[in-house]
Amino acid sequence: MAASISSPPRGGFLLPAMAASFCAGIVAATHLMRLRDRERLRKAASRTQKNLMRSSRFGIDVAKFIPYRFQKKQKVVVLGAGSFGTSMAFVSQTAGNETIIYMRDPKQCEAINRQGRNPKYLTDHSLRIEGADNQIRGICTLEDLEKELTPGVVIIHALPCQLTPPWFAEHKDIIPRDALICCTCKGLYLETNQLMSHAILDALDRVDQPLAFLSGPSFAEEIMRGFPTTLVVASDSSFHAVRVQQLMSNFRTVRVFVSDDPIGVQLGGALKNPLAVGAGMISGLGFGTNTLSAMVTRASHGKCPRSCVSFLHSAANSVFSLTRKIETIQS
Ligand SMILES: NC(=O)C1=CN([C@@H]2O[C@H](COP(=O)(O)OP(=O)(O)OC[C@H]3O[C@@H](n4cnc5c(N)ncnc54)[C@H](O)[C@@H]3O)[C@@H](O)[C@H]2O)C=CC1
Ligand SMILES: O=C(CO)COP(=O)(O)O
Repeated sequence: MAASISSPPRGGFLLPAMAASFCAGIVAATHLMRLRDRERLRKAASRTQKNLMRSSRFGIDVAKFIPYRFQKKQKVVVLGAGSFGTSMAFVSQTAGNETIIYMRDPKQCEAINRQGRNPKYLTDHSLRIEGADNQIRGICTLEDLEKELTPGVVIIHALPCQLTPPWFAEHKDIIPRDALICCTCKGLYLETNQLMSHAILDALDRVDQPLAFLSGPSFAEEIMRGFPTTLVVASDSSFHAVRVQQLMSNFRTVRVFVSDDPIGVQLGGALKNPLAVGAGMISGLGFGTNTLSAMVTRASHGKCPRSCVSFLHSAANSVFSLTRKIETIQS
């Protein structure tokens, strides 16, 4: 018995060798996938540029695009230092861009610049990027914002949805006409029942401002925690969509995919939220996969509004009856 314990198991070196080669295989495969993705992005970008060049033959002016063509380290200005603005600035900086984040509160700005931490949102997460030449820079005055909004800049807009058109109307004079505005809010502007894409153009009183829409599925907190995340960016112009894709894919945790359907992305990003709220309530009430699947299945049968409303209604009723029960027990 003792001999059988002390003697190495049969094929003792085989298992570690297999495990080592398995791990090496995974590392090599991951590395190859990264290379392949970089190559795909490069090809997509160069295809887009070629198409733009071709389009110039038909009298479309492409010269204005040339200065910003896919250089690394572009300037990205993030508007809003809430949860999502903070996470977008972090992603942009990890992707190697010069990243500036605009907020109104001077104390918040000072903390970001001095301590590399947002004191109000996602406070547990450091915004310092290891090994980066520069770090995220906070600014808090409109004068500084105007200085940073240089021609060709990319603006990642992360202000609340219903404030967005009024904000652009008020500040349109400092937004360069060729700035690419990449908007993270989706859905309708309730004042006019317009999609953001239309409401922003009306607010700026321009028809040709470059626009893109960035959507998840993504939560700011999970981006900061380094969970693998995919985003989608949609624009009427594939050039601008690919530009955001290149800027915001950090090849570590965040990968951005391109879509040519800005309306679909804006609507999809907003319409999924009743389901998301319903899913949260289902989980909060302690129900399981059956209940969640029931809601998702009914929604996929074209019953989205009705099933969402009735689910939310019954979930809310459950919450209220639960609250009543707790109150009764407590009294
Ligand atoms: N939190 C998330 O995981 C995600 C959020 N989004 C979108 O991002 C946008 C922002 O959402 P959150 O960051 O979660 O909201 P939030 O409430 O955390 O942040 C909004 C920020 O905007 C600031 N703000 C408001 N008015 C301002 C003004 N006039 N000038 C400067 N700053 C101003 C507020 O002070 C706040 O810091 C929303 O449109 C949301 O739909 C999109 C995807 C995910
Ligand atoms: O709506 C969201 C939170 O406000 C998140 O939406 P996306 O994940 O589609 O961007």
